[in-house]
Amino acid sequence: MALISLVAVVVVVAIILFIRYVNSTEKNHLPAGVQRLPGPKGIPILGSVPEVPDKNSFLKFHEWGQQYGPIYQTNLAGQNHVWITRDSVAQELLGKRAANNSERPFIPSLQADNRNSGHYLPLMSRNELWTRQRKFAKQIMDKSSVNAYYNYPELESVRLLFELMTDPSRYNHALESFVSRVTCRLGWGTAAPSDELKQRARELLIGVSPNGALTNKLGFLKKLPEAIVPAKAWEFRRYRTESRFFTVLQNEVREKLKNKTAPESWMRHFLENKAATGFASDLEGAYAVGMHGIAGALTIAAPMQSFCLAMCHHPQYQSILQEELDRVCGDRLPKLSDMPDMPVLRAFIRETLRWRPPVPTGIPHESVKDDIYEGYFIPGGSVMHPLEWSISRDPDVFPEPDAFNPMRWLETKYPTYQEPLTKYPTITQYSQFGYGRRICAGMGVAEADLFVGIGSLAWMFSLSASDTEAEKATEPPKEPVPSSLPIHKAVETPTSTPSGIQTPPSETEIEEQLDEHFSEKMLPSDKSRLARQKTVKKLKNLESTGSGLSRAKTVTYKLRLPGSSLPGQFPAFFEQHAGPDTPPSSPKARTAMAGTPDMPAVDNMFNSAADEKASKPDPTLEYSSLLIAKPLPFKFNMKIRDKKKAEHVAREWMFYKMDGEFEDSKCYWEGGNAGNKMYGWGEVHK
Ligand code: HEM
Repeated sequence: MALISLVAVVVVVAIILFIRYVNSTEKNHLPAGVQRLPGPKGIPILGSVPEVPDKNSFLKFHEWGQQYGPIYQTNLAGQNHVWITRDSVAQELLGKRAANNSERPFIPSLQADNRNSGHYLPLMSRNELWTRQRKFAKQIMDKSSVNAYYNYPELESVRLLFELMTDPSRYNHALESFVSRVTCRLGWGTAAPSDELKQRARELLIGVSPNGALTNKLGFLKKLPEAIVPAKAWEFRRYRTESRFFTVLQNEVREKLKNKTAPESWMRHFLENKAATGFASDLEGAYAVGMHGIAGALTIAAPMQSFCLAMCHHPQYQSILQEELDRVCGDRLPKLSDMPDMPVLRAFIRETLRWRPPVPTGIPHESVKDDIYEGYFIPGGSVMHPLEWSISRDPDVFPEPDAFNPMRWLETKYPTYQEPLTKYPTITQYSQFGYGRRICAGMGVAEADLFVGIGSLAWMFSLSASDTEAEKATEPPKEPVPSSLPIHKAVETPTSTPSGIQTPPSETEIEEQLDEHFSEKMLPSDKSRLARQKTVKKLKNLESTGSGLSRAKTVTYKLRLPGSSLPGQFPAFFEQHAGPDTPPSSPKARTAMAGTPDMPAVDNMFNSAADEKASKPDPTLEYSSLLIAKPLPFKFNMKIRDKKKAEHVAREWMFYKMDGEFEDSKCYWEGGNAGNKMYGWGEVHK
């Protein structure tokens, strides 16, 4: 029986692919006087599918670009794909000829047709739904921008730094949470849905990526019953959970509005202006906001992670950035209003986006009618890809394109230099955010998050590649350690006191504790364990003895370290380790990665490890392989630059925490997240 079903499936697939192949060759009949776009020939029916790797497919498309030129085509299982590898060509076709090239291709895996379901603005056809949701997007973005994003990035940057100080091994979680929390606050006025939003975003990414859900590769599977196509059942549950999640969040804001406690948010804007949006239902509003939440949570963390990677592999620039941060910000964290004064930080951000584009294959458009470009024929219905990886590697615009070099935005000798430096470099209107009518609606949010997020990281820490010694130094202590640590702060007595009040230590004792934790020197590996034990002992003593500060004027807040972090790991402030090694692997990979005069410095750093790692691939290209490319977790050191900065962050964190600003992440499903349930299935990474 199973064999008969299998044979039937194979026959159906072959027929469908054959029909598509015949159609595609018919479509490619050329009008007189024009030629076919160059490109790989491929094989009958499947076209070039077998040649495209699952991992880092953008490298293959880039390679073809170098072979076939700035615009070429591929046949992928009967569908014509046009790849654009130069900005000028993308500007012409996706910008000037936007009327013909602003549709989106059909994504087979999704529960409802992405083009007209009204769920996902970035994936819709240019229909009435798109027009009204795009208008709504502009309203909420303009409003948040005018209000400096309600200072949410600055607020959450304190939590970001605090989490990095207390548990650096979870840097990926901290970076992603920073972005997701800001987005959640913007979306619904609360950071509580942050973990859940990240999970919903990951799932949607699987759903829409060509190499994610199987039904995207083999679209015909959608026509078969769920019982024999698990990917279809998966999508059904993904969609059901997502729509419930967005509706629950909408209802929460509605309730808060009734009680007059709703902070500013995109959802509040929707509920207060529902009639003016012209949306068909509350669900459309829930999705219009939810989609922006997902778009924010998905994308911005990737360049923050790439920034860390760049600092490990091109460390020579870090001091320039830190000089600017110290000069402009001093002992406080960077804020949005510093933007005009910080061209170097902006240059680092722009260079990070160029060096490692977050959406390397671009988000595809679809053409409507046949077109001719420079004598080449582009059949209507082609999927048009602005290949960001290649566009940002055009050697005429970016000399030595593979090198991470922020100076290309700051020195007049480079073609990319632009004045005034109070405005340029900027990431807005940059090719990484797409083209024409479909250009990214959230560039402002991305700019704000990256400015404050990356600025805060570099203000607080020096990042460097890990080495074997540093790795040894972070072995966790074997004995069990308590899961909470008292940190003390003298403040006015609040009307209601937080739980866990203890007798506070004196200011001198606080200084001593911080001295010990925030020492600028990295702890030598052989002493680190001893130091941790001493620290824990000392903190325990402080907890039990108290201090001479007046109780009437002070309250001690018991600080719970986030996640699994432990006081015994406090010295791990100075370095962090997770996942595969950072150092470039083979000499070839290192040369390819660098191609720059700065390389010798990096090369020397890694020489000792070169031989044993010769067989590993280039670690700066260790990416997750879905539509949005983000570096896989890697090991590197984070060293606190100055204890005053750390003290400042710890105090700020305390104030905000006491004010109830830093809500914990919330689970929205009865009985937790994991499991095969109707809603809230799938594990949420906290
Ligand atoms: C580094 C961060 C980001 C990058 C690299 C990025 C990139 C992109 C790209 C390449 C597109 C497609 C443009 C095109 O089709 O030509 C896009 C569309 C879009 N982005 Fe972003 N994005 C980022 C952040 C955000 C954020 C934070 C939001 C919302 C808060 C957002 C909302 C959108 C929306 C709604 C669209 C669809 C526009 C349309 O199809 O009409 N993006 N983005």
